[in-house]
Amino acid sequence: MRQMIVGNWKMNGLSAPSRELVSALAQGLKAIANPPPVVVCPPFTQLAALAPLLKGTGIALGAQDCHQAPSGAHTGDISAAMLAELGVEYVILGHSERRREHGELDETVREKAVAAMEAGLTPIVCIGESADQRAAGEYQDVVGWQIKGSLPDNFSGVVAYEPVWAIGSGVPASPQDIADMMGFIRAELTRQFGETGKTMRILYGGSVSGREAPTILPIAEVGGALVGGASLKADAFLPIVRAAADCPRRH
Ligand SMILES: O=C[C@H](O)COP(=O)(O)O
Repeated sequence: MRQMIVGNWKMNGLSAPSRELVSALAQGLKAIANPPPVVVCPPFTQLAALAPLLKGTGIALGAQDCHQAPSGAHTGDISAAMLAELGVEYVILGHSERRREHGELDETVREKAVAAMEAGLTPIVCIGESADQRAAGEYQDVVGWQIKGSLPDNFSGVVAYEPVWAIGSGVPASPQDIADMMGFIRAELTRQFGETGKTMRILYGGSVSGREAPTILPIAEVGGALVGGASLKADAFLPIVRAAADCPRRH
């Protein structure tokens, strides 16, 4: 399995800079021998414009959320089918910023994952403990419950472990903490999903930069990175993609 690099632009990206970023990424990717899978997740407003620019570049398009219903009276929301129609292939679900700012619960995230899969999208479901939960020693319980609650029985997608305390802090979790949590998550996935759980891709997210990526990506069970801040500039994102290209394949 190749390491996958996913850029989450969050609420950043007006039209002109978004187009420039995508074109710089496409150019940069051409210079990387044997590039890994790369996904960019711009805000909803840029998806339709960027989809044609990404065709043939090797960069897939992702979104940052979708509604759990296929259609209906949900003012301001976007369905998974609407995303698929634009050429979106991935959707981030249950990001800690949505759990915190929009009160998203595990049950809602699970319903969204079902809706995404039904529309043919690959869900990237985020889990991860807060600083308080880590300090209280509850981090494995929290992450274990998130896995049980957020992933449907027929889950087919990607899991992203993002310790909330590392997001946007400039300092990723230590390699030891990442290794411990990855081992724990793999064991939980295997318990819940059997054989499928053994190979389900797990991303690490939280202040990944080009400096730490060569250390983080080779850690056992890490299947790639979910990148926030460093995905907004080509010269910050491409070194992470290069580190993934250089990372030995796992089976
Ligand atoms: O979705 C991405 C994560 O929240 C990580 O963000 P960050 O790389 O800015 O810490």
